[in-house]
Amino acid sequence: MVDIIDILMVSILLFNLYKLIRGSVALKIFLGILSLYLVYQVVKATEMELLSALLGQFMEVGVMAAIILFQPEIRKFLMLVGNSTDFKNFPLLRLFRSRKDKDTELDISPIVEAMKEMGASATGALMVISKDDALSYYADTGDHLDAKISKRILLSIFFKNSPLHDGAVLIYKNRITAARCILPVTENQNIPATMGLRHRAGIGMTEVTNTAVLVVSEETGQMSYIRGGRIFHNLSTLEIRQKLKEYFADSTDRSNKISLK
Ligand SMILES: Nc1ncnc2c1ncn2[C@@H]1O[C@H](COP(=O)(O)OP(=O)(O)OP(=O)(O)O)[C@@H](O)[C@H]1O
Repeated sequence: MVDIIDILMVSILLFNLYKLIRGSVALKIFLGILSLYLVYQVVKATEMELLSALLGQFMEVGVMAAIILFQPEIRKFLMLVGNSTDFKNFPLLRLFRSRKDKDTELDISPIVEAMKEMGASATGALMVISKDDALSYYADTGDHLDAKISKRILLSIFFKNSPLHDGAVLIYKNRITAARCILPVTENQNIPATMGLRHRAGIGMTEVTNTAVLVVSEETGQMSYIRGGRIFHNLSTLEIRQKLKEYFADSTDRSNKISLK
């Protein structure tokens, strides 16, 4: 029984690891190391001493080398684990949470209306919506704000000459918590070359956090929705609205405390 659980857990771990490095340079490095390891095993079995000793030296420092080579992926993986271990939602701690906390609402309309207007004027925008984490690590990379969401505030932030227009806005519990934030850029190589840094940063953010990202393209005015590393391109306001509702209704929702207006 324990063996079955063991095998199951290793399979889940390997699958998640594959999902994390799929499409990135890390996969190629991993395949390279795997090939070397297979060659080493063959060389050892056929008792080719010189080559075996040479590859053996390499294998000995393998773990250290892997940690250095996969540093970004290991960091991503640990962040993913950290994000899914949400201590705030432990049953005992929930008792101490204030009522106000539970009644938070996300007002979608001003966000969608602002996107529509920015799309029409080809104003670039990048917004991260979080339902269960304040994302303070990312908020610290920009300027902290604490403003109730409004269409005018969003338009002012992303207005081309605004000092806050660069980077991403973070939205949590119906508040714009920060602007000008720097997001992690995806390393997925399968993303079309037409998508620049704004879209890549949005994709990267949803790979490592349980967030939904909205993008308005400065070039085309098109609106996109990103979730779990997948981008849904050129959506209508209705579709964006629907996607946001799905995000909050997601069964993996660990908070279930945010309702929609
Ligand atoms: N790591 C990052 N985190 C947050 N924002 C970023 C990051 N990198 C770039 N940006 C934002 O993206 C802008 C550059 O967008 P770029 O033109 O490269 O992207 P794009 O995906 O082609 O979008 P667009 O269609 O709007 O041109 C920057 O001015 C900055 O505001």
